[in-house]
Amino acid sequence: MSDASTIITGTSLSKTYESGIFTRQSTYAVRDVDFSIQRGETYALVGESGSGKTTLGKLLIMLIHLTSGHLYYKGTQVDPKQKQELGLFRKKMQIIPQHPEDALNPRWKVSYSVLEPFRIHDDLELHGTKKERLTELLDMTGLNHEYANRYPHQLSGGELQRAVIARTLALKPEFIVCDEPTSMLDVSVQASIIHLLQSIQKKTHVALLFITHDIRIASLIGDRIGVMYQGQIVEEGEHIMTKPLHPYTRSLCGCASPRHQTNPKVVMGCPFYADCPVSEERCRTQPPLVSWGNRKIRCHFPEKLT
Ligand SMILES: Nc1ncnc2c1ncn2[C@@H]1O[C@H](COP(=O)(O)OP(=O)(O)OP(=O)(O)O)[C@@H](O)[C@H]1O
Repeated sequence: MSDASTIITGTSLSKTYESGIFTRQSTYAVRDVDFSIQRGETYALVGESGSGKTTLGKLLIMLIHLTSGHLYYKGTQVDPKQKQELGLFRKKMQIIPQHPEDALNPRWKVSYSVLEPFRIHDDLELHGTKKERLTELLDMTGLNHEYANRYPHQLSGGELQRAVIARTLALKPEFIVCDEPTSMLDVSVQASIIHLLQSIQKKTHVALLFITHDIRIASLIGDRIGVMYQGQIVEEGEHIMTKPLHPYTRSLCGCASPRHQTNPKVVMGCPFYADCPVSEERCRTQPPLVSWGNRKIRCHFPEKLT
């Protein structure tokens, strides 16, 4: 199922949300996604708002429950009913959220927040004192030591995101979901946070899932890029943005005319059936994600797209 360097593998991952008081409605946030990530790899996940990126990220670290599918950590299936195993799994998985200001308790000093994981997981063996670990984490994230005594409102957006990253690193994670960690920051600060994550990855070999709307950032930092649309990965591979094949990836890259909007709840077959230049009757059924050249693509007729 996976080689020794694979950290996380997900097969046929799906998440459905139920809503409505009088009539129940199901929204497929994530549909039948296969995913894997290696130690030290950056996987950039790109897609428009509502395509299911955050939901997939949360499923991969078991922050929310799967509706169906299976999740494996280093080749062993993660069973959410096994509380002890789940606890161990969660120590190794972290998330950096989009809004750093919501991630830290406004009443706590930065030092107290950064060291919070050691209070939650009090069984952890800490090498050195908490003060030493705090200093190490502040150094790793380029935060001035004096900021440890400040409250979140006394930090800038970029400094706040560094403090959040410091807390994320406290338990030495093996996989971090970075959920648009730069989208709320000034353009000038965005690059420094991306460089910080890259330098941390170089030192620690942590695997990163980098969620973004921005295809330029995805192309810049992703060892692999996955394009998500209506809960599914429609194209995946290295350097796919230089020669996008799937009609949706092509529209994201601006090399195809905009498509019609479709309702995710009523899509039965390929969501691009109406707009795709190569569609046929078979496209009214759900296409599989197939390996094609240097990538995977969700299409019945990938040969026609090249
Ligand atoms: N808790 C929830 N209850 C009901 N529906 C939800 C819930 N969370 C997400 N959804 C729905 O699931 C779909 C995917 O949402 P998700 O947040 O994963 O998308 P996204 O690609 O991360 O969007 P964005 O880029 O705007 O953050 C959307 O249609 C959303 O409305």
